[in-house]
Amino acid sequence: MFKTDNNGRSESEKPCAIEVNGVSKCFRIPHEKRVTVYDNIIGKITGKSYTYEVFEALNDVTFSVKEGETFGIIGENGSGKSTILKIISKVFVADTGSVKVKGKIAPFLELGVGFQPELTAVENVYLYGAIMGMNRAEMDAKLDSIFEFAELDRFRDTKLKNYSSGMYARLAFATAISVDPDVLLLDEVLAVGDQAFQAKCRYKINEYKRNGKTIVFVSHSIEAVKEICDNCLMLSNGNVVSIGPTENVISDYLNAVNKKEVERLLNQYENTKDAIEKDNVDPSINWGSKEAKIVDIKFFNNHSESYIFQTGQKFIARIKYKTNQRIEKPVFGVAIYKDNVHITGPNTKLCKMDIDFIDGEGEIDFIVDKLPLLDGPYKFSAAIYDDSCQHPYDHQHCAHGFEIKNLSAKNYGLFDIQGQWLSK
Ligand SMILES: Nc1ncnc2c1ncn2[C@@H]1O[C@H](COP(=O)(O)OP(=O)(O)OP(=O)(O)O)[C@@H](O)[C@H]1O
Repeated sequence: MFKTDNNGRSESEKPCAIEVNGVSKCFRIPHEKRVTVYDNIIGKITGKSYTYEVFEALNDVTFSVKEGETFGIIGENGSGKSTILKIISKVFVADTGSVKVKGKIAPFLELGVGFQPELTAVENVYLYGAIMGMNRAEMDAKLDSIFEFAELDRFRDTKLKNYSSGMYARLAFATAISVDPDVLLLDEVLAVGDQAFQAKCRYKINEYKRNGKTIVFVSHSIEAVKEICDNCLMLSNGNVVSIGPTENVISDYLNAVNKKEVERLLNQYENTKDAIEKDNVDPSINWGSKEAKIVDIKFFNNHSESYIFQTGQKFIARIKYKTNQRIEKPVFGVAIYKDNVHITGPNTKLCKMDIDFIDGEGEIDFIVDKLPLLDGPYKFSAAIYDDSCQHPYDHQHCAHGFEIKNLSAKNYGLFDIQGQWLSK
C-alpha cells in the first residue's frame, strides 16, 4: 500500500521543504584571548596581530527534507548538528553551498535564538513574533496560551537573564510553536524540562506531524529520534556519514558509538592487565599467591567478541589462565558489579563443577544464555582459588568491564525479570 499525505501525494511526489546543498562552514578560533581594551591596545602597539586556527565545523553537507517529513539529525558532541540548524534558520551564513527553505520557518534552537536576556519574557515573546512577521495584535491573542504551555505564567515579567536554562527552553519552545510555522527546527527540545513537560512537547510534536508540518529534530536521545523521525542524517566531525531511513542511520550511529566504547573499555583493561603483569597495581584490584594466574579475560556474544550487550543476549566470559605448577582442585569464580553493588558471584564449586587439576595454559568459559541485566556499565571480576575457596591464587577485582545498551527501555533497575501483568 502507498503511504500518502493529506493531499493524497505519495512520498516521492512530495516537494522538498528544505534543500541543503554542499554546505561548508569554518569557524576561526583565536589562539590568544584578548578580553580587555588594554589587551587590545597592547596588541596594536606591539603590532601583534591575532592568530587564528581555522576549524571546519561542516564539510560539504548535502541533504533534503520533504514537506511533512520529520527529519532527525544525530551525531556525537561537536559533530555540527546545531551549526547546520543555525545555517538553515539563517542565524549563521554558510561559507559555501546553498540552503533553500519553503514556507515559514520557526527555529527553536538551544537557548532560544533571538531572545534577549535583558528583556522580560513577555517582551521577548513580542520580539520573537515580530521577527517571525506577526503583528502585535496577533501576538496579544497568543500570549496566554504561550505562557500556559510553558507553565511560566508567574514569570511573565521576569527578565530572561533570571530564568533557569529549563525555563528559558520551555519559553522558547512554546513561542516557536505558537507562530504556527510550516517548518519547525528543534534542537534538543526533549532534553529540557521535567517528564511531564517532555510528554507535552512530544504530544505537540506529534500533532505537528499529523498536520503534515515539516520538522527537523536534533537530539542525543536515540529513542526519541526512533519514535519521531521518518528519515535521519548522521554527522561526524562535520561530515555526513549516514543518511536514510531512521532505523538504518541509528544502527550506523550505534555501531560507531559502540566501536568507540569498546576501544575505551579494552584500553582500560589492557592498562590494568599491563600493571598486573608488572606487579604494579593497586592491591585492592589484584591479589593472590600467583601459582596460577589469569592472563586474559574476553567477552563474547553469540557470534563474536563483544563488550556491548543487549539484555537477553548470550554472554560468554572467556578466562585464559597460566600456572607455573600443577594445581589440584582449583575453583574458578567470577563476579559482576554495578556501581559497587555486587550483583552476582558464581563459582565452579558452587555450580558443582569439579576440576581435578590444571597445569600450564588453559581457558575456561562462564556462559549465560540470556543475560538478564539492564542498561549500564558493569564491572567484571575473575578469580582462581584453592578447593577451600580460602586461598586466592589470583583474584582480579573489577579489572574488566562491559556495557548493556538496549535500543528501547523495557524495564527500570538492574534486572529484566520478565514478569507478566494480569488484569483481574
Ligand atoms: N560560534 C562558534 N565559534 C567557534 N566554534 C564554534 C562556534 N559554534 C560552533 N563551533 C564549533 O563547531 C563544532 C560543531 O558545533 P555544534 O554546536 O554544531 O555541534 P553539535 O553537534 O550541535 O554538538 P552538541 O551535541 O554538543 O550540541 C564544535 O566543535 C563547536 O565548538
